[in-house]
Parts: sequence; structure tokens; C-alpha cells
Amino acid sequence: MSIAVSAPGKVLLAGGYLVLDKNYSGLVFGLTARIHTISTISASEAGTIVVRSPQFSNATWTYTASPSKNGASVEQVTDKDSSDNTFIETAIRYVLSYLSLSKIPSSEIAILADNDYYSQPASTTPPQRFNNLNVPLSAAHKTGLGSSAALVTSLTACLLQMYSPTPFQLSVSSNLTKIHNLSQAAHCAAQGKVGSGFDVAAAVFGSCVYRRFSPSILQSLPEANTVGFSQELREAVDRNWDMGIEKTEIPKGMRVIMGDVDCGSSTPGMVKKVLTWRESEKEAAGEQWDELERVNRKLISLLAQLSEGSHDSVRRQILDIRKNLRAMGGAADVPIEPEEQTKLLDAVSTDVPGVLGGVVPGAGGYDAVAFIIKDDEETVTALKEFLAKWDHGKVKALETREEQEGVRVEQVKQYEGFGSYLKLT
Ligand SMILES: Nc1ncnc2c1ncn2[C@@H]1O[C@H](COP(=O)(O)OP(=O)(O)O)[C@@H](O)[C@H]1O
Ligand SMILES: C[C@@](O)(CCOP(=O)(O)OP(=O)(O)O)CC(=O)O
Repeated sequence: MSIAVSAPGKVLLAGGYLVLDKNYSGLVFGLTARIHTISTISASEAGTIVVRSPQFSNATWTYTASPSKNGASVEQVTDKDSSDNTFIETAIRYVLSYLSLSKIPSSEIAILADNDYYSQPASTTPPQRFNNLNVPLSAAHKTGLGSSAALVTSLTACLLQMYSPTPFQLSVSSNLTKIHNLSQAAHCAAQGKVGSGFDVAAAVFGSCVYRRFSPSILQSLPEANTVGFSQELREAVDRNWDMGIEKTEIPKGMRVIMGDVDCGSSTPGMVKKVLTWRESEKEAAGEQWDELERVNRKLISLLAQLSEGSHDSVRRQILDIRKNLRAMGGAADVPIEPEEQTKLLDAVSTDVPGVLGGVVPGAGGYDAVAFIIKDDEETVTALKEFLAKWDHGKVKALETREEQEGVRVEQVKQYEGFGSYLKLT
């Protein structure tokens, strides 16, 4: 019996940096680009968990798991060619520690990611779904859709359903809360820091206006495998956290379309500089963040009540948000919307009919843009053609679009070994 679970990627359209503080919010859209986890109980010796990502070379990770007084002991079985995968290992360790099973059956797990998570080779024909890139995972160019958050969430939800001694339906809201809490705990532990968690929230709940949980909930957890870990993890996962999720969706007739810019940015470094500036210029930064929260909230309400006549008000609101992001970047000396991105966003917003506007999503920087456009073929085609001609083809429009739904069980019709693609109903 196989269980398949998928979770969506993310785009933080407004509220980057602000969402690190629970007094502010972020507008995050889930994306149709999903990461799928397919788990099958196997006849191998008890406690052997084999995880494969068949789209990549050297992407098999084998773990031995055994019950322990602090939850579960999970160790990777390594050989000279082994790579490690902190996100997979930590998710397995946290789920099995949360469940504290007396016996751990073996399982085989496949991870399949929709193509938009990684840049695909140039080709005249679209690649097959779950295209086999046949390079090491570390060599794949990530497009910043939140692969680790979607991976940890789908893997956590899948393992809970596979290993929980009692039924663990995702349709039960209290179970969705537990999946969120456990996925956040594992994702932050694997990252080695407690970010805002907007990406895991979108992976679990889908598109929403998000207010973060108190970081202390996770910062107070002991290390895995230490005394009391499984009990404290269970207590943290089973209670409701002080976070805010307001479900939202892109208005009918509109679409979010992402552009992957062939360039790099370092989110952790940018976050550090912005928070240092905020600490040193408390009053000015407070005013700047309050203004950004106000203009972000205005965009959220305009989108929620969008009618034909409101397109111009959305255009103006996006420009206002961008002006404030540039002001914050200038004050903090961080390239949130650098000049190259300003030129691209301005050009698209004025030259491509049907585009209401565009922003640098999340932390901003050089590596991505996101546009709100009219959802019609003419606009999508015109935007893709414009981006393809921009700066020698530096910007590639992604196929993914906004997806309202979060983590969900997929009906597994057939799972084929070679190419390891999954036939979903
Ligand atoms: N398809 C996949 N299979 C296995 N692990 C994956 C896959 N995609 C992402 N990961 C894990 O997530 C990590 C990437 O996380 P990160 O660098 O935070 O990128 P992102 O911003 O996309 O989450 C990889 O190093 C790997 O551990
Ligand atoms: C700055 C942030 O508020 C948002 C970062 O959003 P991105 O989408 O840029 O994140 P990465 O995919 O990790 O680069 C940090 C946070 O909220 O944790």
C-alpha cells in the first residue's frame, strides 16, 4: 500500500522581512508547483527507511530507525559516495520521535518535485513532468519556490499517515495543525534557525495572509535524542500556536506569474543587515515597517474586492509597495529592489498590456520577480515573450501559478520505477 502526499511551493508577494515579526503580516501564495512524497511499507529488516529522489543522480539516502527512550534514533547508513540530506533526515527523526513507536516498520520513499523548482535544460519541447535532471541535487539551480519547506511538509504528512498507529486524516483540522507544527519544528531544526515560517505555513495551508508564531515555541525545544525531547516535542506539536492564518486567493481572472532571474542573492545575509538596521534605527525603522504593513494591507484588501474598475488602484498600490521597499533597502543598505530589478519591473508594468504590476518577492534581491497579471492567454504570451527578450534571456517565466490548496493526499494510480514518475488521478 502506497501513500502519496504533496505540498505546494510559495511566493511571498508582500511582507518580506516584516513577517519575521509577529506584529506584522505577509501575503503568501501557494503555487501549483508541488513536491510529492510517496511512501510504501517494505519487507526490509525493521527500521530501514530508504528515500530516493529519482530526478537527481546520487540521490538515495538510507536510514536505520529504532525506538529510543527519547523518541527515536535515526542514523544515516553511509558509504563512500553518500551525500547527506539534513531536511529529509530531520523530518524522519522528528516524526518518529513524535510518534515514539515501539516498533518501526521499514519503508521506501520517493520524492518527486514539479519541474519549476529547478531550472530545466533549454529545449524546444517542454520536459516531461518530474523531469529526470540526472545531476546531483547540489548541482541543480533552485528557482526559490521553497523546495525544502514543501519537501519537509509533504514528507512529514506522509510519514504521519504511514506510521501513526491511529488514522491521521489531513481533512481533520487538528491534524493539519499538528502537521504544521511538526513540519515547522523539523524545518527550523534542519535549517539551524527559526525563520518566519511563512514557507511551511503556505505548504500546509496554501495561500494566506500569515502572521508568524512566537519563535520561543521552537527555541525552547531540546536537541533531538536528548532527555525529554520526544515528550516536549509532542507537547509543542499538539498545542495551538499563537500564529495567524487568513486564507486568501488570487482574485478570479487574475494570475501570479513568477520570473526566475539567472542571478544569485543571499537571503540570510540580507535578513541580517535589515535586522541590524532595524535594531540600530528603531524609530525610523518602526515607521518604515508600519508604513509597509499599511500599504501591504491595502493591496490585500484591494485584491479581495477586485473588480474591473479596481485594476488601476492595484497598479498604484504595487508601485507604492515597491517605493517603500526601495526606501527600506536604501536605509538598510540592502539591495531589496536593486536598479536592475527596478528597470525590469517598470518595463514590464508599462510595456506589457494586462500586467497590473510586479514585485521582488520574499527578501527581494536579484534572483526572482513576481507579476500580478490578467489571467488570459494573450497577456501570458506577451509577458513570456517580453521576458524572453529581456537582457539576453536572463529572465525565464515559470509555468507555475497560484494554488489555493495546501498539503493534500494524492490518489496514487501507478508508481513506475524507471523515471519514477507518478501517475496521479
Ligand atoms: N527533490 C528533492 N529531493 C530531496 N531533497 C530535496 C529536494 N529538493 C530540495 N531538497 C532539500 O532541500 C534543500 C534545499 O533547501 P533550500 O536551500 O532552503 O532551498 P529552498 O529555498 O528551495 O527551500 C536541498 O539541499 C535538499 O536537502
Ligand atoms: C526575508 C524573509 O522575510 C522572507 C524570505 O523570503 P524568500 O522567498 O526570499 O526566501 P528564500 O526562498 O529562503 O530566499 C525571511 C523569512 O520570512 O524567514
